[in-house]
Amino acid sequence: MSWEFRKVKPGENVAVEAQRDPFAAPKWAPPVWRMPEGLVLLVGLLRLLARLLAFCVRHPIAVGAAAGAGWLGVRYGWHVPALLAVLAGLGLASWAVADRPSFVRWVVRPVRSRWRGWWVYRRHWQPVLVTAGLTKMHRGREYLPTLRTVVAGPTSDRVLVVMLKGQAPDVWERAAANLAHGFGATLVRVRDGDRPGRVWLEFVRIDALASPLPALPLLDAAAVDLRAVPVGRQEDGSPWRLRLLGTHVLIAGATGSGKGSVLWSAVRGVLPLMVAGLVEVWAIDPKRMELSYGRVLFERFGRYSSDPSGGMVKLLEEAASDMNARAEEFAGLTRSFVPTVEHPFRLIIVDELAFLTAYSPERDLRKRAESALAVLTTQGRSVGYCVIGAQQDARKEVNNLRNLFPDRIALRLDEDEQVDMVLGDGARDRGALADQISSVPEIGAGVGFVRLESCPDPVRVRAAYVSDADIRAMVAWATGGVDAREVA
Ligand SMILES: Nc1ncnc2c1ncn2[C@@H]1O[C@H](COP(=O)(O)OP(=O)(O)OP(=O)(O)O)[C@@H](O)[C@H]1O
Repeated sequence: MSWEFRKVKPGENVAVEAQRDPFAAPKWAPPVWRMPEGLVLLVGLLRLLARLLAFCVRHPIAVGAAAGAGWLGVRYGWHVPALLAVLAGLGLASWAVADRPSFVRWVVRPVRSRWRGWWVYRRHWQPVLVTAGLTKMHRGREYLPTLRTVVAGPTSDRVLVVMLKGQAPDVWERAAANLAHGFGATLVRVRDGDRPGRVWLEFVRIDALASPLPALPLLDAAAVDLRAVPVGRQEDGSPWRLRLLGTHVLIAGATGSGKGSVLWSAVRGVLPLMVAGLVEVWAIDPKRMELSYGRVLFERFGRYSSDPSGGMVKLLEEAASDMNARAEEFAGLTRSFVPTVEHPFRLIIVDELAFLTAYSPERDLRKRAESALAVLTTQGRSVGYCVIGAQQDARKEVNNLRNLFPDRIALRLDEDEQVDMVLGDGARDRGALADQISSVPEIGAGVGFVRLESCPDPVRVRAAYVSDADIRAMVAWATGGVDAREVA
C-alpha cells in the first residue's frame, strides 16, 4: 500500500492511503507534529546564510567590489565610491573606443554570457526540462541534467549540458523544438560535448545569414590557397572557405536555391590564379544559363562546352585522359600536387550533373559521361583535378556518383529525406534543416549546410552573391584593361 500527503487545513498535512479520488475523505491520519516557531526561524536563517556564503564563493569579484565600495563609503563618505564608479565607467568607455575587439572579448562577451546564462537559461532550466521530458523521477526524487556553461554570442548561445547518466544525445535532438520554444530561440541544434556524457546545445536567436552577402573582394594571386578558397560566410561570422585541392565538391539544391552563387564564388576565388596560368577552369554548361556569362573567361583560361550532342562528354573524356597522362608522368616522382604553369590545377565545373548522367536522351552519352566522371573523381584528387558538380535532384536514381564526392553542400532541398542523402546519415537530426531554408531569394538563396572535415556536425553557411555585373567586371579585369580595384 502507498501513502501520500494531504493538506487538511493550513499548516496541517496528513498522510493518507493513496487513492485516485481527490475528493475522498482521508482514511487515516497520523499525529500532526508541530514545530516550535523559533526552531523553524532558526532553520530558515541557517539556510539563508548557507546560500549567501555560496553566492560569495561563486561571485568573488562582484561581492569584493560591493564590499570595497561599502567600506569606502562608510570610512570616507559616499562620494568616494561614486567617483570611483564614474572613473571605472570612463575607463571602460575609452577601452571600448580604443580597442573594440579586446573590449568585446574581455568585457562584453563574459558579461553577456553571465547575464543570459542566469536570466534565460538557469531561471527556466528546471520547468522547461521537466516539460520537455528530459528529467527523470526515481523513488520520488527528481533527477535534472546539469547546466554547466553558457557562452552567449551576438546571434546564438552555446550551452554545455551534463546529461543524466544513461541519456544519449538523440533524446535531446528529439526535444529540440521544445527547448527552442522554452528558451525563446528560433532553433536548437545538438552538438557533441567536450567529453562523453555531455552535449552542447546551440540556441539560434537571430538568423545571422538572413541578408545577402556581396561578392567577396579579389585576392592577390599569392594569397589564394586552393585548400581554403573563401566563398561566403559561416553562421558564426567567420569566412566559409571551400577546399578545392585534394577533393571534389557536390552542390545539391532545388531550382533557385543559389547553386550558381557557390560556383561563381569559387571561380572568383581562383580568378587571380587563372590569370597567372596556375589554374584552369573547364566549364560544362548543359543549362546554358549560369556559366554562359563567363564563357569568355573559361575559353581564355580553360575550356567551355554546352554542346548536348557529345561536346560536353568529349570535354569530360579529354579531362579524364589528360588526368591519366599526368598521373603517369607523376608516378613515383611526386606525392603532393603543387600547381605550375606546365601542370595547372584543373577545376572541372559541371552545372547540372544529372543532365549528363540521367536526363541526356542518348544512353551511350550518359554511360560515357558517367565513366569519365568516375575516373576523374576517383583518381584526380592527387594530381590536381577537382570536380565541382551541381545538381537539383539529390535522389540516388538520378546520381549514383554521389559517394565519389568527399565534400558535399546541401542548399535548399525539396524534401527532408534528401538532406541525409546529400550530407550523410544523421545530418538532418544534427541540425542540417536544408528542407526548411526559405525559398525567398533574398533570405534563402545561397544558404546551405556543409560538413567540414574537422567536425561531423553540419555548419550553416551562405555563399556570396556574384551578380551578373560582378561577372562582367571579372571578365573585363581578367581579359585586361580594368584595374583590379574596380572589380574588388
Ligand atoms: N548567394 C545569394 N545571395 C542572394 N541571392 C542569391 C544568391 N544566389 C542566388 N541568388 C538569387 O537567387 C536566384 C536564383 O539563383 P540561381 O540561379 O543561382 O539558383 P540555382 O540553384 O542555380 O537555380 P537553377 O538550378 O534553377 O539554375 C538568382 O537569380 C539570385 O537573384
